[in-house]
Amino acid sequence: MLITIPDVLNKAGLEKINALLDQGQFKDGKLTAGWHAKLVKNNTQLTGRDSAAKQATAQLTNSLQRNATFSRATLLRRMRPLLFSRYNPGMEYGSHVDDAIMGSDRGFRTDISFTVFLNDPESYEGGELIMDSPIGEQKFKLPAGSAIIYPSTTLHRVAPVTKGVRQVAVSWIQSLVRSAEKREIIYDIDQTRRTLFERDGKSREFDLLTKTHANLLRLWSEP
Ligand SMILES: O=C(O)CCC(=O)C(=O)O
Ligand SMILES: [Fe+2]
Repeated sequence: MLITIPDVLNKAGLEKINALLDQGQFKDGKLTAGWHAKLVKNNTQLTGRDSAAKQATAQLTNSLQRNATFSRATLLRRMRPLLFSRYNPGMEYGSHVDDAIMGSDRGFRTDISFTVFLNDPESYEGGELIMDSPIGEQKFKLPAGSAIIYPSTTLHRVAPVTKGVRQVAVSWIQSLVRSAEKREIIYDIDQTRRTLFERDGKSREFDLLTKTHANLLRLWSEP
């Protein structure tokens, strides 16, 4: 399931994060890529070691975790530290799949990848996040403050930036539910029971769907 989430950050939140990033020391993005992704990764990044990045990470992580759509769609168990990337003209990230396992102890399974767009799409050319799919490529260039979450199983790339600067935050999630298909079923039931609740209050139908939602989570979630 691929979902876009508007307004993860409001204008004030965006301004604060971008001001913090302006103080950061962006380094070559190849430092955090796997051996095959390194071959096609050409961007700059701020990692958690940078103090500006630490503050930006705390703020954006908080905004993501408070976002209802983000939490319902990801069924977040844990998240890798955010990486802030800046693509200057000529930079791109060619086709790759994200590493399945991350962390120095190799204890983190990536189920979901996401990008939070941090600057105005009108301010740069190119830089679309492009997903490979059986029906062709899907391109995303979202407004500043919006996020896209997608299964980490997907081949994807970032088109070359030809003008201006593309600034984003990216990270990975280990979900309570490993399978994207199962997460989608749980998400759909959750959305449906909430719509029912808004329409009719706590009806018998709402109760049964809530029971099914809870029981599927019990069946499919992993520690
Ligand atoms: O910049 C993006 O939107 C995605 C970056 C990416 O694919 C990655 O860091 O693995
Ligand atoms: Fe990626």
